[in-house]
Amino acid sequence: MLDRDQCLALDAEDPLREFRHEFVLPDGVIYLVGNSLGALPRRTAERVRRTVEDEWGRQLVGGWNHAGWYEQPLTTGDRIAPLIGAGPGQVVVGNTTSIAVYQAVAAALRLRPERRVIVSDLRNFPTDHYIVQGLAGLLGGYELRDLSEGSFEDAAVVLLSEVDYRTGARADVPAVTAAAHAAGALIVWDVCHSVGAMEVDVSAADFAVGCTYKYLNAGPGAPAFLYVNPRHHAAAENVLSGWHGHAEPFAFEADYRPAEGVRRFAVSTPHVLSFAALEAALDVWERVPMAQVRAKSMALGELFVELVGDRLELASPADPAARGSQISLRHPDGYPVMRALIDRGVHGDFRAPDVLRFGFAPLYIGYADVYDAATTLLEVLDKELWRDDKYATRLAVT
Ligand SMILES: Cc1ncc(COP(=O)(O)O)c(C=O)c1O
Ligand SMILES: Nc1c(O)cccc1C(=O)C[C@H](N)C(=O)O
Repeated sequence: MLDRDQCLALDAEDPLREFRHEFVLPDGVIYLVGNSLGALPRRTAERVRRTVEDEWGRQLVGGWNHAGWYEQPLTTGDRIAPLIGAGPGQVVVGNTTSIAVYQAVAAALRLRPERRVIVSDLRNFPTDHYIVQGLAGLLGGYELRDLSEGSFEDAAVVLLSEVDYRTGARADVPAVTAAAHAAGALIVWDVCHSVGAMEVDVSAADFAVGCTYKYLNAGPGAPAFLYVNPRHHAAAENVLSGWHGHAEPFAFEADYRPAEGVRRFAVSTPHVLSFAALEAALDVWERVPMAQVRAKSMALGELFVELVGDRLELASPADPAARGSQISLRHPDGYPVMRALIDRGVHGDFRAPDVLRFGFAPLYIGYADVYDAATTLLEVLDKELWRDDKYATRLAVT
């Protein structure tokens, strides 16, 4: 087992160590929630200021043309594409992941009109499943089948996450994609918990969706992305047929006519100020070797698991290759345990009913941070520091 000095030595030789300076984090905080809301990149404030003051302030409405706002859903999509194994002209940015799920699943259903089964995963982040329930209710006549039933037979579409938000378990994307296709289904991957944490490749999938505010560090409310495989560009329909997906939005025609390519999946006015923060984050990602991110992420996770030992039940897979970039542990009083930990500067989060989540974002988390986090957790448990009434009250957002 490594001691703290050995962890500091690993930090000193870490090939990603310089990236820590790209982020602003409060002193005394070990931030292990980058799997929910990534940390603030150091250059984001200046980038957002530029968009507000120089673009909006000076160019006013001209910003749509001259500052590139109108094209941003596609130009930013091209910057995200390499992070998910996609090519140029295959990713559109905007809206939220929930909305992108709606668009992708609805488009897939229209591409498989003869089929009436939607396979989803009840363990998936609930919004994905809620969206499918709403869509199936609207359309009528669809069977929702849970992944646990183990069958893709007759499925029109399969909607899954690459990394499970609660346990961090990682799906075998190539194998599951091939199985869905062998059954004649289309597949939509949600890569919210894998993009920016590892090399992602959705190029064999039909659609993929993801958010940019977790490992990609684009900030609260940052726009989501939607990948559409080029083999579907001509036939796939965007049921949210807003004007920005129209072939000629500024012709102001009476009827909807879809644009060519992935642009047809744009919906409406892009959130320009949020795009500015996303662009600043992508400026960092363009310099990041993702293989090193994955290697460090697995090493950090392993270190944490070793340090915590068998003190708590591991909810994540034991094999580091079968996990994303988080470690989940179970404790029946997980909520007050996490509150006590946060009070001591170690920020993780809690997922009902009993899961403590710790996300390891390798660009700004080091080995000594992991050592300190695990040591603090053991102290909170050993001294039962969580048994304090002030940790019992539930906050609105856990
Ligand atoms: C796997 C997954 N999908 C979807 C979402 C929801 O995204 P949004 O609220 O941005 O639509 C989240 C997180 O909030 C998530 O973890
Ligand atoms: N999107 C969030 C939000 O709007 C509020 C609070 C948390 C979030 C999150 O992203 C949580 C995250 N998807 C999770 O895995 O739990």
